[in-house]
Amino acid sequence: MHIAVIGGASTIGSTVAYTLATTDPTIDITLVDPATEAAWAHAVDITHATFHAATTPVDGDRAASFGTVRAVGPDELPDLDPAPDLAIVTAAAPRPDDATDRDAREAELEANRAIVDDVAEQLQGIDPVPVLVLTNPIDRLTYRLWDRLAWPRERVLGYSLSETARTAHEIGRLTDSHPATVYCPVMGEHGEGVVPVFSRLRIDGEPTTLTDDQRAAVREYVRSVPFEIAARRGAAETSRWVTSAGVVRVIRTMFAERTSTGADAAATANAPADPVCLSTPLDGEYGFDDGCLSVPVTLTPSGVSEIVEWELADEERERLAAAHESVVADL
Ligand SMILES: NC(=O)C1=CN([C@@H]2O[C@H](COP(=O)(O)OP(=O)(O)OC[C@H]3O[C@@H](n4cnc5c(N)ncnc54)[C@H](O)[C@@H]3O)[C@@H](O)[C@H]2O)C=CC1
Ligand SMILES: O=C([O-])CC(=O)C(=O)O
Repeated sequence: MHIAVIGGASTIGSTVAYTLATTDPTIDITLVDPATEAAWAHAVDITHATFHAATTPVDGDRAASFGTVRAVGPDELPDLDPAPDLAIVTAAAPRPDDATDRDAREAELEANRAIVDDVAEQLQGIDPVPVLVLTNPIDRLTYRLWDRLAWPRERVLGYSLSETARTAHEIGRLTDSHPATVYCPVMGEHGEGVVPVFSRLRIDGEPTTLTDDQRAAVREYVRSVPFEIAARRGAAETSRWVTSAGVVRVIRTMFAERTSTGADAAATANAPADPVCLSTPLDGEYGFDDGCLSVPVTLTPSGVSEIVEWELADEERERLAAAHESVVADL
C-alpha cells in the first residue's frame, strides 16, 4: 500500500507518517511538500525509526515486504510509481503564534482555501483515490476540495476522529470509567458544532445516560482541550499524537485486508463493527443536501461505501442542523 501525505513536512503530516511507518513498516509513504528540504529530513529520520520499530535483524523475505519513506515536491506527484492508494492532506498556511484560541481553525479558512485549491490541482494529476483531509477547518475545506476536484464524493473525507477520543476521556472522568470502555461516537462539525451522540453511549457495553450538565461538560471539553494543548505547547504543536493515532485507525479500517497489522479497529467488544464518524459531502443524508459534516461511514479501500443514517435524539438532530447551518454559511 502506498500513501501520499500532501503537506508531508508539516507537524501533523510528518507525525502521521512516523506513526504509520512504525505501526506498519510494509506501507510505502511519500511526503509531498514544497518544503523539500524539511520533507527529505523527515523521510530519512522516519526511515531510520523503522529500523527500531521492527525487531531487527529480520530475514530477507520479511525485509522485502518493507516499504519506503521518501520525499518529493508537488510537481512529482503525478509520476509516483506505484501511484498512491490514498492521499492524506495536511498542507496548510503557517499559523500565527497566537493561533491558540477557540476560533483558530476558523481563522485558517481564508489562507487554507487557496492551499486546498492548489492541492486539488496537484491531485488532478493522478487517478481518483480516497483523500483524507486534515487541513482546518476540515468541514469547509473537505467540501472545497471535493468541489474543486470533482471526484466522486465517496473518495473525499475529512478527519475528525480525535473528538471520539476526547469525548471518551471526559466521559471516563465524569463516570469514573476507563476511557477505553467508553463508546460514544461524535458527529457534526470539527469545531464548536461538535455533536457527541450520547443516545448511542455505552460504557463497558452497557447503554448509559449522562445528565444534561455532564453532556454540556463533555461538549465543552471537546471544544476547548485542543486549544489548551496548543496554548501550553505552542501554536506550531497541534494535537499531533491523537491525530496521528486516529488517522492510522481510519487507514486500518479502510484497508482492513491490506495492512500487515489487520483491522481490529472497527470491531471491538464495545463497538461491534460500528462505522466511524468522518466528514464527507452530504447528498440528502440527515436531511442535508450540501456541505460536509462528520457522519457515520463505512469504509473500503475506495473510500466511503455507505453513509449510515442513525436514529438520533431530537436534541442531537437540532445540534447537527445548527452545525450544518454554520458550515454551509462559509461555502
Ligand atoms: N483535523 C484534525 O484533527 C487536525 C488538523 N490539523 C490541521 O492540520 C493542518 C497542518 O497543521 P501543521 O502540521 O501544524 O502545519 P505546518 O505549518 O507544520 O505545515 C504545513 C505544511 O504545508 C505545506 N504546504 C503549504 N502549501 C502547500 C501546498 N500548496 N502543497 C503541499 N504542501 C503545502 C508547508 O510547506 C508545510 O510543510 C492545519 O490546518 C491544522 O489546523 C492539525 C491537527 C489536527
Ligand atoms: O486546531 C488544531 O490545530 C488542532 C485540531 O484541529 C485538533 O486537534 O482537533
